[in-house]
Amino acid sequence: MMNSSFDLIRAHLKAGGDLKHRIAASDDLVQRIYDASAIMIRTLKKGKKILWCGNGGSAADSQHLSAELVARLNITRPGLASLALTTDTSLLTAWSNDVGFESLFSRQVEALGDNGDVLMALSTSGKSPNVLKAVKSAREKKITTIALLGRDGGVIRSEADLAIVVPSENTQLIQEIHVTVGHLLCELVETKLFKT
Ligand SMILES: O=C(CO)[C@@H](O)[C@H](O)[C@H](O)[C@H](O)COP(=O)(O)O
Ligand SMILES: [Zn+2]
Repeated sequence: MMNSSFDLIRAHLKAGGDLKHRIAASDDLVQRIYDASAIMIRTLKKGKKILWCGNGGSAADSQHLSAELVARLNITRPGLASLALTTDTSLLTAWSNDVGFESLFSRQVEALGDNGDVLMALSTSGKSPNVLKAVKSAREKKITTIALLGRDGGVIRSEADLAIVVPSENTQLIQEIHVTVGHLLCELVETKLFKT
């Protein structure tokens, strides 16, 4: 049976599959994913932590991926130090209400981040001002920044230490790949640190 909804379903699934194939075929992107995992492993081995931030769907992705590190993915093992800057509603509402949305994440980077930590910055457009400001604050505190981006990578691309830019213009597909990349990063970290 065929109708326009079925066409939409098939087109989205095919576009997601094609995008994954393109990324798998890109030596540059595969290398960047590997490099991001190596930075995270080095950071955690030193007793430092991973911070995550993003807006909307990327806020949810930040929480989801951070939780994989603190809890577990495939192996029962000690918790890893990771914190999503998207979860404290008292802080998020107070700061946005009293001061402004743009400094919401950077304030937390300043308060909670340490020299040697990593900030994972998620933005499909690469343009969200609060994510950009968090990346800039991180750099000032010598926190390494890994950005998961989309489209042309926006302004965040050149501000981050390592940018993984999903080659798509479709926000939902970019987010879906961010979760795929995030899962890969967590799996690489867990495997390298704990699999004997
Ligand atoms: O989940 C979605 C769209 O799929 C939205 O909530 C989306 O995340 C929001 O519009 C964000 O504000 C977009 O921010 P960004 O990815 O451009 O940084
Ligand atoms: Zn969404």
